[in-house]
Amino acid sequence: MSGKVIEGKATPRGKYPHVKRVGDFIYVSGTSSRRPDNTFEGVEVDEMGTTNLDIKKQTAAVLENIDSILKEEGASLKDVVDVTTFLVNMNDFGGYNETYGKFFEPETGPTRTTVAVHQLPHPHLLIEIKVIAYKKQQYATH
Ligand SMILES: N/C(=C\C=C\C(=O)O)C(=O)O
Repeated sequence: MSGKVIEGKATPRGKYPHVKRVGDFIYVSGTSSRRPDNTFEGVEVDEMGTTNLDIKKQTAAVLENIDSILKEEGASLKDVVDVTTFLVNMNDFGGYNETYGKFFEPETGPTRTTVAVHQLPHPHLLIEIKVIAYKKQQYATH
């Protein structure tokens, strides 16, 4: 079993890897729209402190972040078999669901569970997603 902390991605906020491969299964830790510089996609704060949080932008950024993490294991969103989504507010379900539908189709896409949680690890976060993917491990041949 190998866990990877990937250089150039938003640094994990604790002692866990971005991704862990167990045979042909790939587990991705809960991922947000956080960028490598610790700013967030889908967050705007003006000079008065007025904050605009955009669930569609955050959802797209989370899924793109997950895709780029999976690439480290030779996989992509196409290989995801199960999704767990954490929303801070179920009123965001519609926007989340609409954006999600641009990435996955019911026949070919993963199973999914969506729940609301009290908080995520930053007050600007509306969504965090964790996934499990299945992609046969490639072995080097000599
Ligand atoms: N996965 C966790 C946090 C992720 C935060 C982020 O990507 O911004 C965790 O603490 O378990």
